[in-house]
Amino acid sequence: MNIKKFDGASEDFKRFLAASNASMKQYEDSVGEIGRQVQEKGNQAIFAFTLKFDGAKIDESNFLVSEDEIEAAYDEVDDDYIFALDQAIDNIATFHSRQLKNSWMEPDERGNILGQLYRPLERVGIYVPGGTAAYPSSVLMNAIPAQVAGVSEIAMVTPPAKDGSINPYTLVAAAELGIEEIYKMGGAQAVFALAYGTETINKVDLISGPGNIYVTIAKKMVYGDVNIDMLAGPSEILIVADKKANPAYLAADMMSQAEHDVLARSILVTDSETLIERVQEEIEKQVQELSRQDIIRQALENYGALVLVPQMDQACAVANLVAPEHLELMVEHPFDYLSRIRNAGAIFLGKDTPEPVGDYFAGPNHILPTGGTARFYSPVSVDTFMKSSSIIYYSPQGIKEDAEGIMKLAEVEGLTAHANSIRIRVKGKKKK
Ligand SMILES: NC(=O)c1ccc[n+]([C@@H]2O[C@H](COP(=O)([O-])OP(=O)(O)OC[C@H]3O[C@@H](n4cnc5c(N)ncnc54)[C@H](O)[C@@H]3O)[C@@H](O)[C@H]2O)c1
Ligand SMILES: N[C@H](CO)Cc1c[nH]c[nH+]1
Ligand SMILES: [Zn+2]
Repeated sequence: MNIKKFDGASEDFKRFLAASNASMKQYEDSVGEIGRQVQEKGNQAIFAFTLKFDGAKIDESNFLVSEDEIEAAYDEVDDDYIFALDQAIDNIATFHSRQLKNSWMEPDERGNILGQLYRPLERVGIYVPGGTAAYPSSVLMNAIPAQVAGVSEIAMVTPPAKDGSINPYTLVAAAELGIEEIYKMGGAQAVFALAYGTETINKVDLISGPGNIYVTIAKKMVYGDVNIDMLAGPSEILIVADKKANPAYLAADMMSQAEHDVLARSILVTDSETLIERVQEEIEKQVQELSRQDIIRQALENYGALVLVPQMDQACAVANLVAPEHLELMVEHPFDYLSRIRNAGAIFLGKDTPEPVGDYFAGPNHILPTGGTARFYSPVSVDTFMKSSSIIYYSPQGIKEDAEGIMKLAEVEGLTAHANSIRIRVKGKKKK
């Protein structure tokens, strides 16, 4: 397998990064056209795209998942799955419960009261991917923070299989969390349907959830008409490894993310040339046993990189430049590196913390920013599903004391009506 090699400080490496981010733009025209069709033709456009891209015949009669389908899904899954799922739900709920913000109000000595009122969003849409793999874990990562926030309506969307069914593990995950409104649609068309509504679907206030490049571009396009969590596109991993790291582990972890998508990005950064060689050998050995080896090979050849730096210090600079979705610190003293990391969606520390522990079980959210957007975006959290209003109460004493300052600022802006709204309240009243 031909994985590109770079010197971490080279212009070549920067060009490679820029090109792989830019290559995602080529999908914008086709996604824009899907958006226009869904807004114009509603359900009919969704059904047509579902037939075209998923090969499934969906119409009004089978669009919404029925109770019978949920019951049938329970018959198909094994008890061990439900046991593992419930453990994951517990861990994820515990972690996210710590994020809940409380409304607050505080009076000052003049009797003014300031505060913030936190409220859950009313209706949200959650995207659960399902194109080339099933993602019951993404049901949990979307729905649990929404439920902790107190969202009252959750509409879930996920692509159907060719026979019009939804993966039973995904359905059981949704049922375990009490999600009842599930539409059989995926891709960009599902995002536009949630954003603008159709004959059947009420539009939502926010769309959260990961997806492939079509889903991610569609989320970017609807942003502003509806809120989105952030851009959680094709998966990425960057591993910072020192010469003591185990090459078999590194190869396995790189491929764990490469298997998500032909557009997935796996990068190794190290100061050891020998380690790079051994990781390459391990990849060649392990890939042959993996069921999604075709996807892995394409992803590693087009978007994978093996990056050599002169010293481990520079490895952190490379990580900050890439701003990966997942960063693994496979080094002897991982906590020593933490203060030098500025840009990463989730950071996995030490040899016994491979990325998949975060995908399924540890508790933190696996819906994370990609494409370098970890420079300014954060993981999905309870905050994603909440908004706040500022609370301002002025007492008679407060308005009297602050009137002059407020009027001065209004006057320098030339906004005399603003100044007047203050003056009219304090006219003739003397400061105490
Ligand atoms: N960043 C994160 O937090 C995160 C988490 C989990 C998964 N992911 C990513 O989610 C993605 C899952 O991808 P997937 O494809 O398996 O499922 P998906 O549900 O994201 O996409 C499937 C849909 O893509 C649409 N599609 C496919 N080909 C198309 C085409 N040529 N034109 C227009 N639309 C088309 C179809 O409508 C299909 O239903 C992967 O990229 C994975 O890396 C990211
Ligand atoms: N690694 C993905 C985020 O990029 C999340 C996931 C779900 N299932 C397996 N992995
Ligand atoms: Zn994963």
